[in-house]
Amino acid sequence: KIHVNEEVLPLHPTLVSDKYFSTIDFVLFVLLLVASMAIGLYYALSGRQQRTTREFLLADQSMKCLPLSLSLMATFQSAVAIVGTPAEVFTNGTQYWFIGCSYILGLLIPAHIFIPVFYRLHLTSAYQYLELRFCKAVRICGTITFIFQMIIYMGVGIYTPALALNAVTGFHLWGAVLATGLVCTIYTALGGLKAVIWTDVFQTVVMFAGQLAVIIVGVQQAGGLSHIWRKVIEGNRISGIDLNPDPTVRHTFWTLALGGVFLMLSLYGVNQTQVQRYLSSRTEKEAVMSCYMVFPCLQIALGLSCVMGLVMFACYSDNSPLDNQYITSKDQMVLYFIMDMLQDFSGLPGLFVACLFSASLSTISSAFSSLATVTMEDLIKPHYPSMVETRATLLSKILTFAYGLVCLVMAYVIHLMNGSVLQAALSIFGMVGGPLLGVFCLGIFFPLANSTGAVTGLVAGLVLAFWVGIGGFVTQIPSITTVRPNNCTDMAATENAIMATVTTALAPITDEPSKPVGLYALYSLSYMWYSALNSSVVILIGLIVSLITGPMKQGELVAGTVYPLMDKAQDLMQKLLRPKSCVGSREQRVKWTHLPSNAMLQYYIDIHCSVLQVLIALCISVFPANWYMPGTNKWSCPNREKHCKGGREKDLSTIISGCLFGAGNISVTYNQKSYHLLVGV
Ligand SMILES: CC(C)(CO)[C@@H](O)C(=O)NCCC(=O)O
Ligand code: NA
Repeated sequence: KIHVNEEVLPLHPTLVSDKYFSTIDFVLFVLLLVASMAIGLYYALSGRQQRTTREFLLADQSMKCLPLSLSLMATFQSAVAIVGTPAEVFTNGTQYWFIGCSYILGLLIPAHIFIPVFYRLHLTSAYQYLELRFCKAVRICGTITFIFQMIIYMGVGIYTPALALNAVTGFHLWGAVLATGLVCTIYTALGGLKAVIWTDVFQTVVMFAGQLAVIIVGVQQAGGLSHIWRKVIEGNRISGIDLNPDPTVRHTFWTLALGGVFLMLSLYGVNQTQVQRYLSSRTEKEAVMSCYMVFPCLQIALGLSCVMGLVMFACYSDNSPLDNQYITSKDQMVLYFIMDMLQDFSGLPGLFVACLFSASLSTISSAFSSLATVTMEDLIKPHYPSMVETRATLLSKILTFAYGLVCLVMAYVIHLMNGSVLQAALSIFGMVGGPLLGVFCLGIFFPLANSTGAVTGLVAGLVLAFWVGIGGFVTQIPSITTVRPNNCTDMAATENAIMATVTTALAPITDEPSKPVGLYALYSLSYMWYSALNSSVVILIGLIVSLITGPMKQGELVAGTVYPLMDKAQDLMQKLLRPKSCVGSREQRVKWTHLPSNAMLQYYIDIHCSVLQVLIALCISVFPANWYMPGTNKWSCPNREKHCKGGREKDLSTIISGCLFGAGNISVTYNQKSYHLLVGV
């Protein structure tokens, strides 16, 4: 049965609840809370009953790879992503999907650089590293920056699902906030990190199940896959790869796949919530494996959200509930879709709401746990070195409760500054997480960096972050408008409810025809570059100040705090340069030695680890062969259409592999046989 959209009545925030949100839906939501609570209680009472900080904050360092990986993914996959990603795809197409490319380097680098460094130093808090590498002041700065970031983020995390649910079904806003906040605080404070990780596992399953069920039923409701495909093609929602290098364009391949790497590093590399999970693993290897396994999990999560956006588009392309003012913000889109299209499937709205709150619970529980850890380890313990374990554990539990209350207060603060949540959350990651990433990279990769440099760099990075971030926010929204649904019949009854949830609606982001100049150019930088810009500025200023004030000497460094990047790079390049075999395109596998000793080819092989190599790899992969290899008569390409003309027609895999791994495809014809060579540099 297909719903005809013209017949859909405008949904009123306060009128819908009885009609659309059935008892079974409500029961499913309550079951989620009860099950999460039960897992928390189980870990509070089992084992050594959370009596040591090692057990409470680091799960006894006994965790295995699978629960860890699901928990790692769930931490930064909140209701923000569940409602924000489909809405983004609905309005702007699938370009955002390319953020999936950033997961490759964004997880490989943490797995092979950050995890080994942190794990071998036997840390509890990531910020201990900053004291070992620099000094106490840097550690305190880092801790405070992290606390600031997570407090804002958990406010967004807890408020988002409650607001969306309230706006669409009339479900009590503060009731939902209080219920999730309290349940989450209790199971985190009683069950410790083990409870947090195992509830994450359960909640991830609910999250995937909810999204999958909605997609399956949604596809059927929307009229089948082929109908959806036709609609999204007609509506131009399948975005091609946008290689526009302009850094002010919100979402392009570069902002997402490269800017996204820095975002991912700040989250999966140096953020305490994740570092704490790596450190709670039984072995270093298991931690590395869990990081690898996050990759498929994240891709599934991203894929499900994007597909949901496309299904939504097929249903509403001609009749957007946003344009009709049935809803007032993009973030209500998903729930409107659920309630409008799937209301006849009793239990499905409830399952999706459980999915939404699962996402949010798994995020804020991780935030509570990590905040309690850093407050204990970085701010309190250093002043009371002789504190007994039971006391420290009790204090950690109290801290968890306290942060639970802070979270509720933050929900109210976020309520006062209503905006588009996905961009808001990712901007906070970039603005606060970016400088933090910078200071860790400064320490790990640059032996010469000293403490003065680190503090100056961090402060400069934060100042720049807020300057650009707030500048961008203010200049992109010239007028704050208030949207009132004009087709409501009983305005008086619902006005307060509407005004409370709506208050302000962001002006839609339009494609500016004129290029911004001066400071405006800086303010209009895509928010996806915030992490990259801010971390680079911290590193740059940190290095300059270190050089001026006297760089660190080799002997002053604590062993294990620096990753010998240059040595490793040299090794890796040498390994890649030693060519093994190359792939013959016509059942022909040939060794390099069988190929003509051509000067050009020799040139590729002979040069060693230099910047030039990387540039060549980029050329090979991005530009057409006849640009950098004049006289292609000798080097004619068998598949001219695809590889040699126009450059941009090169397939995506070539470009990505070229840019990320410094490798490229060239096609060679020799003795009437053609060879595809994968050149690694
Ligand atoms: C952070 C990424 C990009 C990857 O983990 C994704 O999960 C996301 O878009 N998160 C938005 C923030 C949130 O869901 O809370
Ligand atoms: Na989550």
